[in-house]
Amino acid sequence: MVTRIVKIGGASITDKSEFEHVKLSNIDFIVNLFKNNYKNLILIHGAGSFGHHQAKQYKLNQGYIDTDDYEKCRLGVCDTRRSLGRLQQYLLDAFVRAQIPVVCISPFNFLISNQFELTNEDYKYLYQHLEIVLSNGYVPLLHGDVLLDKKIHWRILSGDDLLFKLAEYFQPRQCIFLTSVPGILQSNGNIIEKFYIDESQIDNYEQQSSIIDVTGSMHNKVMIASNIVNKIDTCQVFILQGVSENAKKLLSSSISDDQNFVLHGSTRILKKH
Ligand SMILES: Nc1ncnc2c1ncn2[C@@H]1O[C@H](COP(=O)(O)OP(=O)(O)OP(=O)(O)O)[C@@H](O)[C@H]1O
Ligand SMILES: C=C(C)CCOP(=O)(O)O
Repeated sequence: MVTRIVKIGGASITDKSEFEHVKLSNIDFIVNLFKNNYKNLILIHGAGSFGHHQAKQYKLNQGYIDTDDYEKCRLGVCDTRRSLGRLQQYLLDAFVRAQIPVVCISPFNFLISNQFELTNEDYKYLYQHLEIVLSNGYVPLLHGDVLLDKKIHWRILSGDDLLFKLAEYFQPRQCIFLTSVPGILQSNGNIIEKFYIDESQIDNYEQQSSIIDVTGSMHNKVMIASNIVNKIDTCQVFILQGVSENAKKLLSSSISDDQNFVLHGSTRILKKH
C-alpha cells in the first residue's frame, strides 16, 4: 500500500546553524515535488534548527540525568516540541496551499519507550493509525520527536530512525532522504553515487561541521539507509538534496525496475556484491 517514504530533512528546509531559521522557498520547492505524486506516500520531517538546539541545551537525547533540574528539563521537552510544531506549521501551510491532503501525526502521541527501547508491539498503534489515515487518502506527515520514556523520562526519536521502522512495516519500494547536500560526500567533496554498504567504512563518512544536531547527522543517516537496504531487498534507498533537479526527477518519475538505477549527482545505497 505504501510506495514511497520520504524524509524531508531538517537541513533541507532550515538553516541548522541558526535558531529557528526556516527556509520558506525551500519548503515551497519541496512541497511542489509531491504536487502530482502523493498517492501511497508517507512523509517524515526532521527538526533542523527547530528542535536540535533545545534538545542539545537540555541534553534530551540522554534521557533525564539525576543531576539536572527536572522541571527545567521537562520544560525543555515542551519547548522542543513547541519548536517542532512551528516548523510543522510552515510545512502544513505549504502542503494545504498546494492542495495536497497532508495531516500531521506526532510520534509523541503513540510511542512510549522503556529505557530508550521501542518494540514492534510499541509501534502497533501507530502502524494501525497510519493504515487508516492512508486508506482514507491522506498523506501522513510524521516527524522526529521527543518521546516519553518509562524509566528515563524522555528520549529523542530521530526522523531517520522512524523512517526505518515504517519501512520495515510498510515495505515501500523507495525510501528517500532529502537533505541539504547532494548525497554522501567524500572528504575531497566528491559525491559517492553508488554507496556500497560496508559497515567498517560507515565511520569514515561524518565530516566535521558546526551544525547543531543531536541525532548523529550524516553518520546516522548512512547507518539507517544501509539497514533499510539490508533488511528490505526490494527497496531502493537514496540520499539527495531536497532542493534539486534530481529530487524533481526522482519524485516525478515512476519507480525504475532497474535494480542498479542511479541518479547522477546523488547517492544510492546498494548492497555489496
Ligand atoms: N560525508 C558527508 N557527506 C555529506 N554530508 C555530510 C557528511 N558529513 C557530515 N555531513 C553533514 O550532514 C548534514 C546532513 O545531515 P543532517 O542530519 O543534518 O540532515 P537532515 O536529515 O537534513 O537534518 P535533520 O536531522 O535536522 O532532519 C549535511 O548538511 C552535512 O553538513
Ligand atoms: C526533537 C528532535 C531533535 C528530533 C530530531 O529528529 P531529526 O531531525 O529527524 O534527527
